[in-house]
Amino acid sequence: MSIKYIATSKLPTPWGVFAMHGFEDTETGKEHVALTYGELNATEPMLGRIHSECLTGDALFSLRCDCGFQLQTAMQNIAENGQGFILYLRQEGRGIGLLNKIRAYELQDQGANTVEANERLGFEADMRKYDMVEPMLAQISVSKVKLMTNNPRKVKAMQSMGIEVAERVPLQVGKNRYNEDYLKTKSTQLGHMMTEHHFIEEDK
Ligand SMILES: Nc1nc2c(ncn2[C@@H]2O[C@H](COP(=O)(O)OP(=O)(O)OP(=O)(O)O)[C@@H](O)[C@H]2O)c(=O)[nH]1
Ligand SMILES: [Zn+2]
Repeated sequence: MSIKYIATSKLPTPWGVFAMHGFEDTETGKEHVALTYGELNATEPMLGRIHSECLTGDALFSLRCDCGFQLQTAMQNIAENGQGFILYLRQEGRGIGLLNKIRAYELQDQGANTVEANERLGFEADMRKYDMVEPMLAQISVSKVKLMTNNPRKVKAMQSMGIEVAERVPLQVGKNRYNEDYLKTKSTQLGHMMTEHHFIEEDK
């Protein structure tokens, strides 16, 4: 893995003006992004999110998952907090890519759950690797985190690369009638830490 920092620009958003830092994985050609807000430092734990790409949820308003809601809430929380970061990692579909995710959704439309669908296509349930995280965090001066996630495997992955997870901040948003089963499977089969949470307004 070889992560190269490329450039930084401003990214104005509905929640405030973030800085956007671009990275290239020179082995795979994948282009990753870090967003930062406020002044970050490596001595205190910084509020942040490690977010895996979900084109359908993040950009196309899909209600099949909770990704878009989590991304927006994380950005809002960071802006309200006055400082923080998002790593936006290009590992679409838990690492299987967009077209395979659409294949998996096709199987889910026929009754499979999110884990079974991956397995039927010959993939593990979660193929993600996080080795780009440490060099990206080093570039934006972060070494301790308050991580917004429900995923214990993400917390373990951070700890195993020497990043101190001072706190896990739950991020349960966006439940609706289309993703209820998906969220249930995440909690029963992928180990996500979820308590009961409420349906979003438009789906009550
Ligand atoms: N293969 C597959 N990938 C999915 C499906 N639904 C969502 N995804 C992908 O799952 C990933 C979700 O990543 P994150 O938002 O980082 O969430 P997480 O690891 O589940 O944990 P949190 O931090 O708690 O949100 C994204 O890459 C999505 O594209 C699905 O049904 N099948
Ligand atoms: Zn998603």
